[in-house]
Amino acid sequence: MNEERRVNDIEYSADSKFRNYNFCLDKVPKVPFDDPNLDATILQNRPVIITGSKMAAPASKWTPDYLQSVIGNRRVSVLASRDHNFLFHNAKMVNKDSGDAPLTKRTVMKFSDFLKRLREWKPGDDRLYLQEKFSSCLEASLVKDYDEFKWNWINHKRKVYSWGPLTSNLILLAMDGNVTSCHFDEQHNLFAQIHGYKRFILFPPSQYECLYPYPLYHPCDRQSQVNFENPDLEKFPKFREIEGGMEAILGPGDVLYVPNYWFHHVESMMNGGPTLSISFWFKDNLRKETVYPLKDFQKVIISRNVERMLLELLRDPKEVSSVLKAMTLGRYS
Ligand SMILES: O=C(O)CCC(=O)C(=O)O
Ligand SMILES: [Fe+2]
Repeated sequence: MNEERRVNDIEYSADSKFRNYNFCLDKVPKVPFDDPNLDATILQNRPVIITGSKMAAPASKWTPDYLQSVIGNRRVSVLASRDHNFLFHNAKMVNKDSGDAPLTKRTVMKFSDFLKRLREWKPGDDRLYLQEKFSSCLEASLVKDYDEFKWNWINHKRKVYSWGPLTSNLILLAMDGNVTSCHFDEQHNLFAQIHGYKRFILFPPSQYECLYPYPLYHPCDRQSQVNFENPDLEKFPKFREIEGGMEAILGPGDVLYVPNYWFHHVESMMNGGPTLSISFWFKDNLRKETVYPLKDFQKVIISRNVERMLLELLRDPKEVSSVLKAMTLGRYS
């Protein structure tokens, strides 16, 4: 197929598809933006695909060519991976790690160079994934589109849900077939799909034990250690018991609510051309009254706080396990 056409036209051919994994998934419900049931689902911290909101509609003109004409000379942040898996790796934490070489590297390049590499890409080359905060690609004409997003609707909703203000927007421009490894984020996300198709596989925070996130000090903190394509069940036996998984396939105009602390794995459809998405992150409102029994995500917050405290006090991650065992085994177990 003509690579140039593939990149520009963002077509969806008949053989387009997603990857196969070995677990059962329920469908995330699809709810129109003005449906009265929408708020109840979001207030229960359940994922939902919101249709028809036109929340980020002005970004639909942000095709690769359009972006090239507007931000072609801007330097943007691009992840490069040897294979289709993009495992987020915080370079600032690398010195504290025991030394695994990251498979995903962050680089900075001009947008026009990124696009050139996308168009000239051939099997065997590193795969690329542009991930840049909107604030750093501010360019007058993009800001005009950005200002025309449905901010009244967004702000009204975030007040209904008692979320804090928007903290950031990430622009995600992926090669088809790219996969973002399973992880959780600490904020609520309204994830707007602009071009192409993406599939989310989501698991609730109750599945923390089955997904074995890396330790908190590790550069891959918040990412699951389990490789969905080839899970190591000896090392991660509880992955066999995983349940509560949900699937959402997003097309242009869809917005997915990803609740804070929900695990998500994200795929850009294979052979579908590049995808463009924008995430809108909001902090939870910490002043909300605590209601018992605590929710699963609140227990994840507690365990992360205890883990952080132990790491700070012990100064050696190897000691965490024995201290926790001495504290609980035969006493709380
Ligand atoms: O779209 C992707 O590849 C990852 C998006 C994601 O993890 C997020 O917006 O939180
Ligand atoms: Fe995420």
